[in-house]
Amino acid sequence: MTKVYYNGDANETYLANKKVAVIGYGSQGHAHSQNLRDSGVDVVIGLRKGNSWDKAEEDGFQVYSVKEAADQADVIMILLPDEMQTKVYQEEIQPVLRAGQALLFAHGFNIHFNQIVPPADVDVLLVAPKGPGHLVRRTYEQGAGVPALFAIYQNVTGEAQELALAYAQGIGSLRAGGLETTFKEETETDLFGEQAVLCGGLTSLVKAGFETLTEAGYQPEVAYFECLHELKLIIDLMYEGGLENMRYSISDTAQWGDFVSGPRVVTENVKAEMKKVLKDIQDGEFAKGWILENQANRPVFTAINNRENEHQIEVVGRKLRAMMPFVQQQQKAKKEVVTVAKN
Ligand SMILES: NC(=O)C1=CN([C@@H]2O[C@H](COP(=O)(O)OP(=O)(O)OC[C@H]3O[C@@H](n4cnc5c(N)ncnc54)[C@H](OP(=O)(O)O)[C@@H]3O)[C@@H](O)[C@H]2O)C=CC1
Ligand SMILES: CC[C@](O)(C(C)=O)C(=O)O
Ligand SMILES: [Mg+2]
Ligand SMILES: [Mg+2]
Repeated sequence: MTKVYYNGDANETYLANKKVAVIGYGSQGHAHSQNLRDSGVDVVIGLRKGNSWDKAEEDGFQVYSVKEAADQADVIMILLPDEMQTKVYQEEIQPVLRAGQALLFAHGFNIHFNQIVPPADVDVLLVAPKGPGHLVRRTYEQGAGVPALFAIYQNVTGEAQELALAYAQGIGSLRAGGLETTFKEETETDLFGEQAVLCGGLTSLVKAGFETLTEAGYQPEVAYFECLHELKLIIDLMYEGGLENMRYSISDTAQWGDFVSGPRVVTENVKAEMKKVLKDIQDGEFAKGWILENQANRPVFTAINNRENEHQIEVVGRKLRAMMPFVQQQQKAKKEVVTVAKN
C-alpha cells in the first residue's frame, strides 16, 4: 500500500526561517498564502497591479512585483494560471533565480510538457492539493484539509522532500493525507480527472439529464433541482462514506435504478472515449491544443464559455439560487474570460 503522509511525518520547523513567495493570489494563491500564514510561515505575495494585488493587500499581505517577491524568497510557489506561467517565469522569475532556491508548482503541466525548463541548481517540486483553492482555505479554517500530492523533480539541496512535506503541512493538506507521486503522474491524472469526471464528465452528465427532462416537457425548475442542486447532497454522502454510504441513505428504489440504469448511461463506449481522452493527454495532444488556443487569444474557449453561461440550466439556476439565501455563492465570478495572448 502506498505510504500516506500525515502531520507527524513533516518537520514542523522546516519553514520557520524561510520566506515563501506565493506568486498569484487567485483560487489556490489566496488559500496557500493564508493557510501558510496561519501556520506561522513568513509569506509574501508576487503579482501584477490589479484586483488580486488589492485583495492581497486588504488581506494584510506584503505584495510585490513577481520579480521582487521571487528575489527575496527561499521558496517560490507559482500559482498563476498554467497558461500564464511560462511567460511570467521567463520574464520575471528566471532572471532572479539563485542556486539553492526552491521552485514549487501546484500542477505539473508546464514542467511536464517542457514549457518551463528550470536551471539545474534549484530544487523543483510540486505540492498539488486535490481540490479547489476555495475549499483548501475553507477546510483549513474548519480544522480539516484537502489532501495533496507531492513530487520532486530536482533535489539539489537534498531537502526537497522535507520542504514538500512542510509546505503540505502548512497549507493543511497533511491533516487529510499527502501522497508522493511524479510530475508525470500528477499532470496526467489531474488533467484526466478534470476532463473526464470532475468537470467535463460531470457538467455533460448534468446537462444531458436536464435536457432530457425539459425536452420531454418537464418543468426546468424541477429538472434543475433533480439534476444539479441535489447532486451536492448526493456527493456529500459519497465524500463522507463512499458509494456505500450514499446508497445507504437513498431509497432501495433509487439504489436498484442506480444498479440497472447507471451502466446504460455510462456505457463501455463512454469508457472507450475516456481512454481516448487519456491518450490525448499522455501524447501531449491536449497540451498542444491548449497552448495554441491561448496563443490565438482563446477564440474557442471564449465562444464555448459564453454559450455555456446562457444554457437554460444556468438561467433557471440563477433564479432559484437567488431564492435560497443559504446557498451562498462562496466564490464570486472568479475568472473573467481573458482574451489576450498568454504566452
Ligand atoms: N484552481 C484550483 O483549485 C487548482 C489549481 N491548481 C493549479 O494552481 C495553479 C493556479 O491556478 P488557479 O489558482 O486556478 O489560478 P487563478 O486563475 O485562480 O489565479 C490566477 C492569479 O494569478 C494572477 N496573475 C495572472 N496573470 C498574472 C501575471 N501576468 N502576473 C502576475 N500575476 C498574474 C492573477 O492576478 P490578477 O487578478 O491580476 O489577474 C491571480 O491572482 C495552476 O497551476 C493550477 O493548475 C491546482 C489544483 C487546483
Ligand atoms: C478539478 C479541477 C482542478 O484540477 C482542481 C480544482 O483540482 C483544477 O485544475 O482546477
Ligand atoms: Mg486537480
Ligand atoms: Mg487541474
